[in-house]
Amino acid sequence: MRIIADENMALVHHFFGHLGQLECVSGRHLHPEQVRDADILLVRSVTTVNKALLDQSRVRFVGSATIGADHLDMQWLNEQGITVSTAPGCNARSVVDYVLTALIHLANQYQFDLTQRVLGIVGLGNVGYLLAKTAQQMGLRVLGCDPLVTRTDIEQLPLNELLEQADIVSLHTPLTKTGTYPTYHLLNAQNLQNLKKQSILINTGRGAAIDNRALLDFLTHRPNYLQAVVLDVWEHEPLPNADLMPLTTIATPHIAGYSLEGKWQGTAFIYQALCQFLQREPQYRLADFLPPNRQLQSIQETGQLWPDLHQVLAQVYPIVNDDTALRQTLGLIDSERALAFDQLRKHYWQRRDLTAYDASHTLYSSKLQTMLVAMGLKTA
Ligand SMILES: NC(=O)C1=CN([C@@H]2O[C@H](COP(=O)(O)OP(=O)(O)OC[C@H]3O[C@@H](n4cnc5c(N)ncnc54)[C@H](O)[C@@H]3O)[C@@H](O)[C@H]2O)C=CC1
Ligand SMILES: O=C(O)C(=O)[C@H](O)COP(=O)(O)O
Repeated sequence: MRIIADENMALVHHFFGHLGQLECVSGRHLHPEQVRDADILLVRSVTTVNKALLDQSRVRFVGSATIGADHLDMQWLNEQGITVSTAPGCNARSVVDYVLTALIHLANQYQFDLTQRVLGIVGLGNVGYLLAKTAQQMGLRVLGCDPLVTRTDIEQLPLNELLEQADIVSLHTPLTKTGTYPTYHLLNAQNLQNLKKQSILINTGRGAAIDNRALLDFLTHRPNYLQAVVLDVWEHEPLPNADLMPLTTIATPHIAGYSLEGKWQGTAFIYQALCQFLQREPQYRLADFLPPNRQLQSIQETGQLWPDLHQVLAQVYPIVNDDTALRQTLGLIDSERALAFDQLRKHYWQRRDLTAYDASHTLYSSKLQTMLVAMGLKTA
């Protein structure tokens, strides 16, 4: 059995090596000839899997170690009887850590009390709902918008009302171009105007959920209207708009879900699905590979919650380093800049989920401890 896998899939040899002849390839540049003699295809979000790629191949199982599925032509794959598995929720915790770390970074930078801000979440699925529950536990008021689900413990509003009322708008929808509620350019030239003055806009869903050109125009013509813009995902990756990036406050190369746990869970998820498809007993579980939890270190507390929390989180995820690395690519010509975007992703550092940290032996003030527990940290 021949298995073709994206070379950037974490632990791919560990999990899949025993199941067949495994070949790792560049997912971004995968050609139909490379998959012609393959039985199994394992991808990440950068490979478009459709008729053009698989028409001549004998692939009968496609696994994508991602939450998002907009790169998979599900209708065509289903029509061909090809089994598809994605990894729902695999890196939800990582994305939530990213959003909260970004917000705490901004609360420290602009000296505001995050708990006094209203968080508006668009898309209340695995990521959005986990973010909502965590933020509520931290003391924020949360509004949600999701025409497809009802969450009784979250106040839900139509999109335009949410944009008008929320101090922070965070997008967590899949990218869809069809259906009753398509998300392509969900935020656009018309409704960007509805965002509240001095609000914060965050996108960790898919780049094209925001019309990037419209956002660029909006930020150019109303330079101080928003307090901050945080973009992890971009239209036309791997080549983000070079004029838009300097107008953002935090810019990262689609790595919100790139914690070690997030990536490894994605692989483990499709390994389980493939074993089931092949009617083979799985030989490995994620727990066989996960490194031990880490211990958080004490800090010199100032007594001010947000600077102190920011100091603690700097041990877990210094988000500003990811931002700096991406901005450094801005001087490059387009072809090199696109390569650099992918290189930053390929060689991403070993970030751990906040839940992999233990503070049971660390003396933090109870205010700080309460926030960290709400964010999933282990304590005694
Ligand atoms: N930046 C990153 O590294 C990552 C990005 N993602 C992206 O985040 C997206 C969301 O992830 P999950 O929450 O796990 O997906 P999910 O499928 O669990 O939830 C998505 C939610 O969005 C809702 N939705 C769909 N259309 C909508 C619309 N027009 N308006 C408002 N809500 C709408 C759905 O009803 C659903 O509840 C993924 O599809 C993926 O594209 C996911 C993981 C990592
Ligand atoms: O899970 C998703 O959906 C994501 O956006 C992934 O974190 C993206 O990672 P790659 O598949 O592009 O490596």
